[in-house]
Amino acid sequence: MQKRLPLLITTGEPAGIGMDIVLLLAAEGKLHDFKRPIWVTADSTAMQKRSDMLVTAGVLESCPFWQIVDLEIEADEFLNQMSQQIIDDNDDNAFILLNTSCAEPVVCGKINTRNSAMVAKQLDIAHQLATNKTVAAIVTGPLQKSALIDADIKLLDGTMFSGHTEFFMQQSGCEKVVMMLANQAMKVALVTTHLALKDIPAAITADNVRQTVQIVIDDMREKFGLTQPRILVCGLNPHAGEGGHLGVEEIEIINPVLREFIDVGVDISEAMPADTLFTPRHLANCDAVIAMYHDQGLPVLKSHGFGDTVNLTLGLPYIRTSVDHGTALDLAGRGGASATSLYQALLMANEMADKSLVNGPLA
Ligand SMILES: NC(=O)c1ccc[n+]([C@@H]2O[C@H](COP(=O)([O-])OP(=O)(O)OC[C@H]3O[C@@H](n4cnc5c(N)ncnc54)[C@H](O)[C@@H]3O)[C@@H](O)[C@H]2O)c1
Ligand SMILES: N[C@H](C(=O)O)[C@H](O)COP(=O)(O)O
Repeated sequence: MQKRLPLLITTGEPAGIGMDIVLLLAAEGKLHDFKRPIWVTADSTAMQKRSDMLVTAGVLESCPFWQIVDLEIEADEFLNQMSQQIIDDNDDNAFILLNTSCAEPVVCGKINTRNSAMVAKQLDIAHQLATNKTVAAIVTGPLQKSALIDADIKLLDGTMFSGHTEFFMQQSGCEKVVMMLANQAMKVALVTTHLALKDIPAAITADNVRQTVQIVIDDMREKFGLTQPRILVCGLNPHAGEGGHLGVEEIEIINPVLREFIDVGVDISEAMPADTLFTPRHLANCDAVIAMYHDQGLPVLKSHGFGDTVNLTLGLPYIRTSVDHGTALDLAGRGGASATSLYQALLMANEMADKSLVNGPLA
């Protein structure tokens, strides 16, 4: 018997499918495939209502079971109790719901910005529990970025809320983290994340490219056990700049940085044309692709496995994985939402947490 820290799932936007996919896995008994306690942040009333709706819709045969903990009232007692508890592999099949109350009743598919503070609170709780090692990893469900922005919820530095990646980066005091999405076909990391297309060229700086490459190398070693990862890098411009005729970022910024790594023996390419980089011949011989921006890399990756892909944040001081999809407001409470990406995200978080067992008994 061993102490195994919980995996924490944040359900995110309550009007979306975050709660549905947790309930689907719970009903199938899959939340306990990981032999760890599963903690879930959600509004308990909304969770009960969603479960009832899915039963009525014939999606679930019966309501799964969960135990509610109200963190505002019971936090100290609960956390103290949990830290003492030895979790048996045969622990019962329920999950623990950390109640994060919504300001107003949740309506499936209808964003209510008065409930956005509750979404942000889930992330705060997750960050705190991961930082003080009360949970082994954070697995995030989808949130609606526009809802938090419309509710005037900002990142720590006062800028617009742009995603989990940026939120956890700033809360952890990291200067830079890297968004990577991974499935059976490929792993794609991004130099820039949630930026308007017009702002991307200015963000392709030598420092940004260098930090991205270094974080990818470090985390491919630490998190995926690849001691000499093979990395291919996309250029920014069509045909990687066509020798400078279609843009000079490759010549002036990207390639000089990549050559620094090549010169010290890292298995990394210079900037390659993105259109032909993502072909089977190249992908067969690489462990990760670095793309310059969101829609350069992610559409290719998602076309090879939307629903089975995991989004993870490299460079954080704790493990954070996520689903590959958004809030799917059209499916909330009705059925049709797939929980496969959440399952894959839990699996990856669990494997990473298991690997960190070598660093100490509490993982
Ligand atoms: N991890 C996250 O928090 C995350 C990830 C991506 C997008 N988003 C946010 O989600 C919101 C909506 O984004 P969008 O409409 O571009 O993408 P979306 O993923 O919500 O929906 C795109 C399409 O895929 C379908 N779909 C999504 N998830 C599904 C699932 N699990 N099973 C079956 N079908 C599914 C939807 O019904 C829709 O037709 C945006 O605010 C976006 O920023 C959040
Ligand atoms: N780019 C992400 C994706 O396509 O899955 C998504 O926007 C979520 O990003 P965060 O994990 O930063 O919220």
